[in-house]
Amino acid sequence: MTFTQSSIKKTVGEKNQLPSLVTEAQPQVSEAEMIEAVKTLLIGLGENPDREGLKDTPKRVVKALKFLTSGYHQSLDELLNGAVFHENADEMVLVRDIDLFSSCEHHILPILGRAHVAYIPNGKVIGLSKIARICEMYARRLQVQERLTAQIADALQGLLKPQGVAVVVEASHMCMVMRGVQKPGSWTSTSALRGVFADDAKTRQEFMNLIQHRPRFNN
Ligand SMILES: Nc1nc2c(ncn2[C@@H]2O[C@H](COP(=O)(O)OP(=O)(O)OP(=O)(O)O)[C@@H](O)[C@H]2O)c(=O)[nH]1
Ligand SMILES: [Zn+2]
Repeated sequence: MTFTQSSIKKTVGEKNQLPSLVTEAQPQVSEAEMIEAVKTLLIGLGENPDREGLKDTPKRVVKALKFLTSGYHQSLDELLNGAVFHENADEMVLVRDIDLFSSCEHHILPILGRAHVAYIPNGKVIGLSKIARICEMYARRLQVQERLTAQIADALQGLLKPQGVAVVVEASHMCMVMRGVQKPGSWTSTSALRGVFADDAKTRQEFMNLIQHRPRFNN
């Protein structure tokens, strides 16, 4: 299978030169047409979309899908809200166990997992919650786990120009659990290492040790 990006374009107005991908077709389809398409799907599945329980389902499905892909309409500038601060810190900052809910682009089924994100500052730090928000922005798109992982790393690298960034995503793909090969226990780990995390084995190892360490608290 090849992954083609020929039908995608950059979101107008996205700053930071980080591409946000949307389909060409998106603005040309009305909500009514989307609702009608879900109705067609239900009929194709042998259902009666006019029965009481399903009457509002197409509308709900469109609303849910729009929420689950709302990351297409966010920009880094907007979500950062200026929360990048000058600071002389130069030790590793790690935010781990960030819950992720994404959707696989092959089946539009959930990818459930978590991200661990670390960086070593180089004169600038970012509001901690913004790291989780960046993860969410890229998760709320149709994704493959590898690209999601790389986008998080590249966003931080672009914003902070740190000494390095490391991102690990661990996730279970419902398309491998509920259908297809049906392997409920399986999960996939992907990493994206930039700067010193890619170049220096000791720094990388410190990060790997920290994400494996069980914290003494659990909130
Ligand atoms: N690399 C990668 N593959 C993914 C991801 N999400 C889903 N896939 C895989 O994409 C592939 C699509 O393969 P196809 O053979 O075209 O689709 P399929 O017939 O539904 O495949 P099966 O899942 O094996 O039944 C599958 O192997 C999925 O497991 C992801 O995030 N990264
Ligand atoms: Zn899938």
